[in-house]
Amino acid sequence: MTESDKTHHAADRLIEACRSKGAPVCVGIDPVLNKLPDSLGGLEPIAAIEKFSLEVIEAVAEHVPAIKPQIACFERYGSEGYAVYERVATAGREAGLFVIGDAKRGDIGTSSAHYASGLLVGEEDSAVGCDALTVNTYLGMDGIEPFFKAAAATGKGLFALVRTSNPGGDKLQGLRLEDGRSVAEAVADQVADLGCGELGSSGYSLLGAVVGATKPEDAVSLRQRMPQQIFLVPGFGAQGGSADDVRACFKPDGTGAIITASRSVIYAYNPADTDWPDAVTQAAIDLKRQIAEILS
Ligand SMILES: O=C(O)c1cc(=O)[nH]c(=O)n1[C@@H]1O[C@H](COP(=O)(O)O)[C@@H](O)[C@H]1O
Repeated sequence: MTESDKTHHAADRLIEACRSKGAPVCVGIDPVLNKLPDSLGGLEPIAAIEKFSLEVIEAVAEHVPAIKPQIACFERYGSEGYAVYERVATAGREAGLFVIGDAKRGDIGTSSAHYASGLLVGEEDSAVGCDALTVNTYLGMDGIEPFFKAAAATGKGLFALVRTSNPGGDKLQGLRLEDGRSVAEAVADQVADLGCGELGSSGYSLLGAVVGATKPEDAVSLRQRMPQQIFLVPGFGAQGGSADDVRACFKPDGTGAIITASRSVIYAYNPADTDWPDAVTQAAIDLKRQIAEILS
């Protein structure tokens, strides 16, 4: 992590990156062995996962502002997998990308502090290589505060789960409270409260919110409740979310959200193709075009 990263607010860095690349989009790095191109077939599984992830970064770096490595896809291979996750995240930052570590951690406060040290800050500031981390709010805000303090001290960002893209989230996050709010709206209010102390010059907080592209009916109310949160919007493409569905996640000036897609971009090739990175590049450009169109 450079000195300038520490002093430069994460939300401002993300907004600048989106502006300079021409659209607020993110490519999720979710490498899965049986979906990799045939040309990587001769390698050991974890070596294939690393090569694939690094080639995806190379294929998209010129076109998109951000990537989101999904830690589960690496951690399932144990310590070697974790080391690959670190190298992939670092390669993303070295390619000039804003790297969102997708780890969805959250625990009682004391344990969250350990997660924050390891995944967000890095022991001895060795840095795990990410600019922001996804965190799980559903243990309550005291589970998020240690991440928030660590992020504020190191110029990093967070995206807190508010309204997730999966169907099962409806039965919990959609429940109505006595005061008429949904559970997701109550969580949104708490995220907005916690985040309001750490704003960048863009007016956005280092604490952003995850709002699924598959829940367009909730986006209007959540956008109003969290005016200072950048929304990280998964569920686009493979899970059915469309460009129209994510429109309400943005503010009228076109800021306030970043749309992320994994499978629809990184597996956009025919496995037999040796020039598969070209198809990944093309899919990233297409994602960018779709989002730029709704914002124009
Ligand atoms: O935090 C996330 O990124 C996330 C939150 C959520 O509500 N839904 C969701 O799909 N995700 C992640 O976003 C990625 C979606 O992948 P695709 O469906 O292939 O685009 C996966 O890595 C998920 O773990």
